[in-house]
Amino acid sequence: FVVGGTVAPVQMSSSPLGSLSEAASKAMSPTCTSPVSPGNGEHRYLSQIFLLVVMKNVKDYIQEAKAHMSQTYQDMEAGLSLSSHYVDVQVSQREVVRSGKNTNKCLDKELVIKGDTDRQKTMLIFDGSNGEKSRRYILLLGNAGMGKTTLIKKLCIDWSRDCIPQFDFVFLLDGKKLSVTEPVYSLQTLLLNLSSSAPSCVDPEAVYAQILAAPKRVLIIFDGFDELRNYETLLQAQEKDLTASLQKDSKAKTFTVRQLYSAILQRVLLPGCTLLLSTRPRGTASQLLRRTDSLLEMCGFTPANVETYLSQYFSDPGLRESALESLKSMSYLNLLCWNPGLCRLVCLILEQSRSVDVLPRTLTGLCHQVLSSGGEVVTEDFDLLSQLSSLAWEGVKANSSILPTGRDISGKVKAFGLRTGLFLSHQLRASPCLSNSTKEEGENETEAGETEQRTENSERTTNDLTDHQNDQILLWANPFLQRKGRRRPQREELELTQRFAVGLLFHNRTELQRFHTHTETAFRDMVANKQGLVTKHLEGLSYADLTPSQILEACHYVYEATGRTRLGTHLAANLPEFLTFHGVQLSPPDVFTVQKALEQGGTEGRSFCLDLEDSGIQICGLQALVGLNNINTYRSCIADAITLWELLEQSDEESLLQRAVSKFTIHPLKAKQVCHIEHLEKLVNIHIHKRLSDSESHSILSEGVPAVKELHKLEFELGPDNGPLVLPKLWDLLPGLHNLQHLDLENSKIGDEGAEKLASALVSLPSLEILNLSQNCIGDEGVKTLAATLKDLPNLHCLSVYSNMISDEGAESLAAVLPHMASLTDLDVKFNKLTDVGAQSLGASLRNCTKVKTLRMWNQCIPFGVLERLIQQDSRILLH
Ligand SMILES: Nc1ncnc2c1ncn2[C@@H]1O[C@H](COP(=O)(O)OP(=O)(O)OP(=O)(O)O)[C@@H](O)[C@H]1O
Repeated sequence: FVVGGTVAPVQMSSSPLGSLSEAASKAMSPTCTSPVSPGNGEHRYLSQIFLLVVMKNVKDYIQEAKAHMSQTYQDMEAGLSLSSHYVDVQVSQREVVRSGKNTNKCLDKELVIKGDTDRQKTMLIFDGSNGEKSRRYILLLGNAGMGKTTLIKKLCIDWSRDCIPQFDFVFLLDGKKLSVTEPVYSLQTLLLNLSSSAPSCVDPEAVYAQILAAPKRVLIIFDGFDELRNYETLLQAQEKDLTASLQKDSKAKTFTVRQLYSAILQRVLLPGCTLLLSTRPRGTASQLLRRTDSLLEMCGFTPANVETYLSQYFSDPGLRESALESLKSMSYLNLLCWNPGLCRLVCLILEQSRSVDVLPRTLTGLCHQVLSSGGEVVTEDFDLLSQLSSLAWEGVKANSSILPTGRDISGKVKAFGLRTGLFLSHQLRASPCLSNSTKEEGENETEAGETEQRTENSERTTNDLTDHQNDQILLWANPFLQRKGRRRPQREELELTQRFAVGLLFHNRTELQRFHTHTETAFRDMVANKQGLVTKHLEGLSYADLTPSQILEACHYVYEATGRTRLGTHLAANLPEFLTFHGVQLSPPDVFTVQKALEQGGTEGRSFCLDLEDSGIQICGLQALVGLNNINTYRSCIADAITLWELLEQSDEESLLQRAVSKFTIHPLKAKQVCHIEHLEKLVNIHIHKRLSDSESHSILSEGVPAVKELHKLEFELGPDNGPLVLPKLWDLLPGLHNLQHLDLENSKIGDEGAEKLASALVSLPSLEILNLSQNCIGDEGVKTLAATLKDLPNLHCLSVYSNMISDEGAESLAAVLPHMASLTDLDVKFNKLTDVGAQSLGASLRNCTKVKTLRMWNQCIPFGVLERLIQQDSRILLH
């Protein structure tokens, strides 16, 4: 570093380090200080050199870490490299329902399902800002195979190529390390020795000091968070003493991996770092939600993504063409490709199938073909598969994910399991610092320092295997077969298993028989018997009592049992006429199976009313269902309906547009999110202007939008925090809802200003019958303006201004207007601020209102004696 007495600059890395001088000074703590104690000038000079050495060590480490990462994560999986096969996928922002107390333990119940139109707004994983509000706790959601791990690998590769410059360090922490229970770790050793992405480090002190000095420039990733054993306990607060000692000295090697993980997740350690957790959405993780400030979800492949994937997968142009052709002719397979993991399987099949006729039509068929074509289809493989199935079933029954070590499992079975990726192998590699590590009681799974090998498609032979047998543990690779302590298998897994079970039972029997050792007759009888049981079960279901997700499952079962017309006919005949999928996320393949069931219903003369709100259905799926002849009405996210109309208009599909507009319904409407009002505003504008945005007025819309005309009830349920954000929009759109009969604005913080705006909108709502303005901070001014318009509402029979701030002045104005409200039957002014004066005015006015049936008034300011007298005079006055 010293050239001719001057300090030569150290080559800067492409990404600027954070506060390096601070890091260096920490690294120069007494333990690290040079033993020489030279004079002042010399000391400064040496310090500078030392600083540069430290800087260089840190930078070298970062470069090594990047090189290591780009090496480790270059493949998505064996044979498919990120650089050549990765498809840029979208993630969408999700939101959490935060209405009142959230007691839901279940993640998916707290998550809002966005419409397709809103999902299309592009999201960046890291927002790039370093401000306080930047996203620091990110949860990445996605079901199995949706590409979470792949995206994380891509992020790592991007980082290694300096494309994510906001982070100097990226660490991947792995659930398997939790099995090390010895308290021998510090945050430093955890990050620098145990993280799966860490290379060996020459100067750990300096690197760690740098991490501590600029935690904002550190990204920590937990992939497959829900796979962590007992992950819920990781989120529970730790004991105070422990927290204090972790904060006091994070370098002390006295902590367990669990304690450190927990401290990182709870922001006790490295509170400024960015955390990225990937998980499947159906876990019980409300505690996670409370901490996260960004919820992202994998969107899966769009049709364009699928084409890109295929183009990359099939490098030969001829093969590519025919694969794309075949896929286009197989609707269900094509839709399954929405899931990248399944898209990969579909490509495997397309690669091997010579004709469209042999392509599978169901999920069971797809998986069956993938399994049986994991090489040449040889009878021996079926034998091995059959042995594996028995082992798996034993494991499920014994609640164990490890293959029994005592049992004599043949080398061939093991090799087959590894080759097909059904097994994971854990090699026990003794590592010096961990050689004494103990295992959790009853745990016999993994050990620190072990290397997990997913040897799918590997060249491993039976002989290799025997060589390693003694230091290997074999586990089931599939999460469903992995032991999860006392946790029950998640719904997604159960549903899939049941779907496969039905699919297999009705699968081509001769193909299945190859898995069995039974004689043909015995096998035929067994299958017939089980088919009978399933048929009986499905036919015995009372569809009216099923939840939307159960109905969807039934559609899948029937689709998997393809060709069984009896089941299909029964389902179509029994589906409820008002078919709701409200709150159930509908993937493209889900929509397809529902479409099939509805079409079948159509052939039997049945028609349906569909509720697709809060289902996240994609626009093309919406089009497919709305396009059916036997749909009477449909509900969906308003913005998605509009997007569909716009698409249909652009593609000149007049008759479909006509149907899509006329069958759309929004009554009754509960606005719970800001976007609901934004969407409604858009719809009302179309209604008023009789045209879709940016287009000429359209004959189909010459009478406006039927859904708006038929909206009779609107409940504004955004609460006092979000409500005021969109009240101005509401005031603007209300006059467009001419036929509104019931308007509920309870607890929306309307105030006097809002009441004035509402008053001018009310003039346009002559049909209004019920108006609920309870709990809205409306005072005398507000009620006075309202009163002036109330008499112009000829049909209003029920008015509630319960729990506002109306005092005597306001009560007087109400009293004055009361006799002019021709239809009013019920008025509620309870919990306001009127005194005996206001109460008496209202009571007096009531005598002139023969139609009124109840006047509810009570509050602490009205003397009870006065109220009692009023009640004696008029029994229509009630206290509650
Ligand atoms: N963006 C992508 N581009 C190309 N292929 C992808 C992409 N995402 C996923 N895949 C393919 O899908 C497979 C499954 O994806 P991945 O393992 O990332 O899913 P996951 O969401 O992590 O699933 P799990 O919850 O089961 O861990 C990958 O091995 C890869 O072949």
